[in-house]
Amino acid sequence: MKIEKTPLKDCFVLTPNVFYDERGAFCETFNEAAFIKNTGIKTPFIQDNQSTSTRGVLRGLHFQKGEMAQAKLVRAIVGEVLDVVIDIRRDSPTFGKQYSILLSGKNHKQLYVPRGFAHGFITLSPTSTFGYKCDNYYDKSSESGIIYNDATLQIDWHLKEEQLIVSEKDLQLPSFEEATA
Ligand SMILES: Cc1cn([C@H]2C[C@H](O)[C@@H](COP(=O)(O)OP(=O)(O)O[C@H]3O[C@@H](C)C(=O)[C@@H](O)[C@H]3O)O2)c(=O)[nH]c1=O
Repeated sequence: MKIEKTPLKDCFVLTPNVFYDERGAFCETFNEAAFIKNTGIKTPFIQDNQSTSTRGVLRGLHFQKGEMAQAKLVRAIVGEVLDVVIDIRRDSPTFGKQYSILLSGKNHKQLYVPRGFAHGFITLSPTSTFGYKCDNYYDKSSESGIIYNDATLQIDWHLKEEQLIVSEKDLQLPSFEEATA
């Protein structure tokens, strides 16, 4: 497993070794010892999630507030997504900075998203199956987020505005400025 830094503090890209043979392929999708060795971070994952989406579906940008903040290890199991994270930790040297990466069933890449980040993704392939581990439980009352088309962040979602499918809930999310005030 290759574990590389991103420009954002505490955020890493994981690329597993994939073993191909006549039956198909195998890879380890998480190895705690390797993760700790390369990052110095010990994250006890306690919830595992999966969502399916069609092309243009944009989920995010989401985070949970306060004690219910979540670190996430995210990947596309099937299809291709553009994954986007923003560091919203006011005391971080990379506060307000964003990072995007293509995650796909083919490249097997994963992104480690620390607590204190907003996270979202858009499906670029006809369908996607997205999986992610979390180090804290889902808590509806702690849910928060940032609007996907925030004027300050100017995120390039790779598709045209009219191709995007965004939930009613996500359309109500506040701006980056409001969310981080
Ligand atoms: C996230 C989540 C949702 N749900 C329920 C609530 C709701 O009825 C239904 C769909 O929820 P949402 O619309 O919030 O799902 P979704 O928009 O896919 O939310 C996810 O988006 C990405 C970007 C993230 O980073 C995740 O942490 C999570 O916030 O699933 C759970 O039961 N447990 C969970 O952990």
